[in-house]
Amino acid sequence: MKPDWLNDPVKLPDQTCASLASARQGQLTKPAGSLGRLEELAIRLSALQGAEYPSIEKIHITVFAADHGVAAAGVSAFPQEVTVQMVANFSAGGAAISVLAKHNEAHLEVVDVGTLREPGDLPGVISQRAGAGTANLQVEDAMRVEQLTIALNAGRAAVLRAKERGADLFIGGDMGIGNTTPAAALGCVLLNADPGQLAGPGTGLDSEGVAHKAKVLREALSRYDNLNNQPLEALRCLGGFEIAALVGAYISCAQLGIPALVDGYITTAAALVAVREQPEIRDWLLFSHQSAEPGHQAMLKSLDANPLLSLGMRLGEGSGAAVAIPLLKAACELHNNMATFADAGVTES
Ligand SMILES: Cc1cc2ncn([C@H]3O[C@H](COP(=O)(O)O)[C@@H](O)[C@H]3O)c2cc1C
Ligand SMILES: O=C(O)c1cccnc1
Repeated sequence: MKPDWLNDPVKLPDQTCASLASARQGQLTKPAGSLGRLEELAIRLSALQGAEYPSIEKIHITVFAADHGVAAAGVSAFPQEVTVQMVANFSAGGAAISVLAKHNEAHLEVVDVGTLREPGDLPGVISQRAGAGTANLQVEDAMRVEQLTIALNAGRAAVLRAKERGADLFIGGDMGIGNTTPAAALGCVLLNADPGQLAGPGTGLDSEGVAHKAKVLREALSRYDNLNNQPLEALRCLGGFEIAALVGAYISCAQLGIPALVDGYITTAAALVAVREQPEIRDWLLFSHQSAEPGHQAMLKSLDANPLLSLGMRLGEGSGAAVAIPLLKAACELHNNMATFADAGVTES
């Protein structure tokens, strides 16, 4: 049932590089610890990249797009056709992530993992489709085993392309109207949480809409027992194709040795599934921002994640992660280019 590569070993962060980087931080011309989390970031990137001098130069962003049967249950403020329209917008360069990728000189690709799109090529869109949208998880399993496999493989393929391009950072994004509902469903199962805790407004539901979404989630969850310790089965029953692709991507990043910068609510749900499936991958995940979606906090807490930013963003697409790129770059630049006390002839404490 599982693709073979899922059981490949996860790469271990390089502790020698981490020690060298930590020692260097202690010698730079600043009071120890004064660059705060930027110091930790540089040391972590050193360990993950296996380099005393880490770099964030080649960034690979993949947005995974898919449709969701549960959109028929009225769980989004937007109509389902927006997914396909946004795929065209990514392609045309007009989406938030298109602008941020260009601004950060990152490579952006879009993978259609199963939208309702008519066949036909769009420039820059890769098709690796598991179907024309998932089934409606309110009333049946979201996907079949074969579809889960295709979607996980789509995530792996993206990371293999990133590796081939020599990427030093991977960012996964999501696009799929209705996808805060499967993300919440996975959170509820894996955190043993009530839908009332994890259902939120998504694209802009009012309080009545959020209550309806929680009801849809309760109905879905009532069909299953014991999914809590079966993360991939939970993903099959309650997930989405783009979420499954993100799970495959995060696990692959850890196996192939590329740090992954996680975005918001939907990507964190995927990270949660991935970490429950293979706990050792946690080291490879950096968390960029705290989404305005209220349930995000509970998922972050369970992953022991303390994201870098909190800007009230709630877009997805990888946009929050892209906004955090300059912080990672700053951490590396400072680490690599500041003078040491000895170099600059500055007296140490
Ligand atoms: C124009 C537009 C662009 C987006 N880009 C990302 N999302 C985000 O919003 C959707 C999830 O929210 P919900 O579950 O409420 O539908 C996903 O497509 C997600 O990627 C967008 C949503 C819209 C409307
Ligand atoms: O934080 C996110 O990823 C998010 C929140 C709401 C809607 N779409 C995405």
